[in-house]
Amino acid sequence: MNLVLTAAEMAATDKRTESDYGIPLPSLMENAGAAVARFCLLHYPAATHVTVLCGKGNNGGDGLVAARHLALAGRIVSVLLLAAEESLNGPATEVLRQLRECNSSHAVRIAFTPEEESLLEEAPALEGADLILDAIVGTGFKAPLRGIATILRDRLQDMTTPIVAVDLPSGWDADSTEQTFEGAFRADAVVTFTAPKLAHVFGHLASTQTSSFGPVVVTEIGSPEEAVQSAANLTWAGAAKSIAEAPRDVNANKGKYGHILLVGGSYGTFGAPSMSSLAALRTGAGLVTAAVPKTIMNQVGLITPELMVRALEEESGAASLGNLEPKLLEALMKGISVLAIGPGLSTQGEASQFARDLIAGTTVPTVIDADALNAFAGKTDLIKQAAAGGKRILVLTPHPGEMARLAGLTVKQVEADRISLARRFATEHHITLVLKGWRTLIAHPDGRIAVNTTGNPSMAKGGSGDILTGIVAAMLAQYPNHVAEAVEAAVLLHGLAGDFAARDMDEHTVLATDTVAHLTTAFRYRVKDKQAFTWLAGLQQER
Ligand SMILES: NC(=O)C1=CN([C@@H]2O[C@H](COP(=O)(O)OP(=O)(O)OC[C@H]3O[C@@H](n4cnc5c(N)ncnc54)[C@H](O)[C@@H]3O)[C@@H](O)[C@H]2O)[C@@H](O)CC1
Ligand SMILES: [K+]
Repeated sequence: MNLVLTAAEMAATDKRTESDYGIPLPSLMENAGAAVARFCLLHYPAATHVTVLCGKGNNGGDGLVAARHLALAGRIVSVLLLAAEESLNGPATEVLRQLRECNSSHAVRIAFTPEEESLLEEAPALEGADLILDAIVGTGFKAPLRGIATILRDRLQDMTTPIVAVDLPSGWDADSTEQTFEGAFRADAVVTFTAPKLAHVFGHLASTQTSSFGPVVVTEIGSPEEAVQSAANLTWAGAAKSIAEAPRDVNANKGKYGHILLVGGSYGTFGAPSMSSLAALRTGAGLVTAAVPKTIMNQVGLITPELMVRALEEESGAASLGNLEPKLLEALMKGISVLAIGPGLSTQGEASQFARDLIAGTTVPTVIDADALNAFAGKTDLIKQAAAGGKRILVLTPHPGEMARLAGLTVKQVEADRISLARRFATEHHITLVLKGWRTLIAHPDGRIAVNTTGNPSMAKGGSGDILTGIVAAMLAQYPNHVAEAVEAAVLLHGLAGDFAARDMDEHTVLATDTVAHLTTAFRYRVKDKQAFTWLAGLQQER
């Protein structure tokens, strides 16, 4: 299960873990601190001097446990407690005692720095650190950041020492769906526990290292899966990738992996259907046919010889209603298992009517994108009709502008509450909605909703959406009985491929087709790595 929790739900989960399963808080704290230390040893093996910044709550307690494990592993550890000793809460006091015990045989220095003066005296602990742990405040944070923590935050802002945040970068509101957190600590990686909070999936790390790929890892600390509950039932798209990790049948033939008909293109717009088709082929579809207006057929065919092309009758440079004449329609749809429609289709001439009627006149699973979405602007009752109460699989992939047109809203209204809007639209129309943007949402017809955590600004370019359409269609073609996982995996893979492209190239230079070229790496990347850390962001930062 991949639930995303609020801070209150996390606290309830911890309580349930204690009351229903007999696992007490100190044991969770021990596991949390140990997990943070393991992460540091694994990913920062050369960091000999580690400075741990602790608050007086349980987040600070996690930091003190991590400090003990790091010291036991031979690191030279400095602990700065941003509070007077007597103000520490119960669990933190107990783990401080344990830390002191190990201090006799290992290199641990503990300093109390409740005010600016004492903090300044500890400047060497900050300046000499190879790695800093931020355990000042976690889910107990109430904005804005106050007191001595703000001085420390400003100091660290100007330094380049890597920072690992314990649970949350101090100053992040766990329940926020905002992208950035004004006034929070910088962090290069986050280690959180049991389940990500909303801030982990929607927030963006502020790092002095390369910005986009700072990982958030989720570690198990002993709460049974049944103890983790959430009213909103929001998940993150990571688990879905497992379907794409399974090997293909040894005795498979191309028929097993579907035949996609990609309908789109218009005079002057041959790139969009070409890119969708290429992405569909690269994602593993058995066969792909692009059906495009006659005049651009030869250009589309050039994208790759594996692609089959079919001419559509046209009017004003775009597909015409003539294509729906029964014999032509029958020939067009023969053997097709997935329809993908929209990229480059245009809204010229009869194109919109053609898209609506083609979707209404067929029954195969269909991906609706771009101008085929625009064809339903203000006419979403026709989408609902086509979905036939969910008997027909329809996947819509709008960006916020297309979503706004579809739903008769402004882009601002769409952005205001994406989760509720996506969920409502999907359930009301019995369709799967992929609402693109920063942290693309995948809303399923049964009310479940997932957030994708891969992707980066290099993908904010023409062609990205066309490629996603091809990937979604190909996953549907290969996994027709696992629609929800197929769509979530498609979105995740698309973002991952973009993340790898940006890592190998540069956010400026990546083209949409470079994302296709990085699909291999995306397929091979294991979301659950060998060290039992589950990565939420696509990539670990390369150092
Ligand atoms: N509840 C549980 O069972 C577990 C909790 N764990 C840890 O406990 C944390 C939550 O612990 P708590 O509820 O004690 O809360 P925190 O430790 O997150 O926060 C409380 C501390 O932060 C300070 N603080 C709050 N708002 C502040 C602000 N605006 N500016 C400066 N300082 C501020 C408070 O004075 C207090 O010292 C989690 O983030 C996690 O790290 C883990 O130990 C695992 C188990
Ligand atoms: K923290």
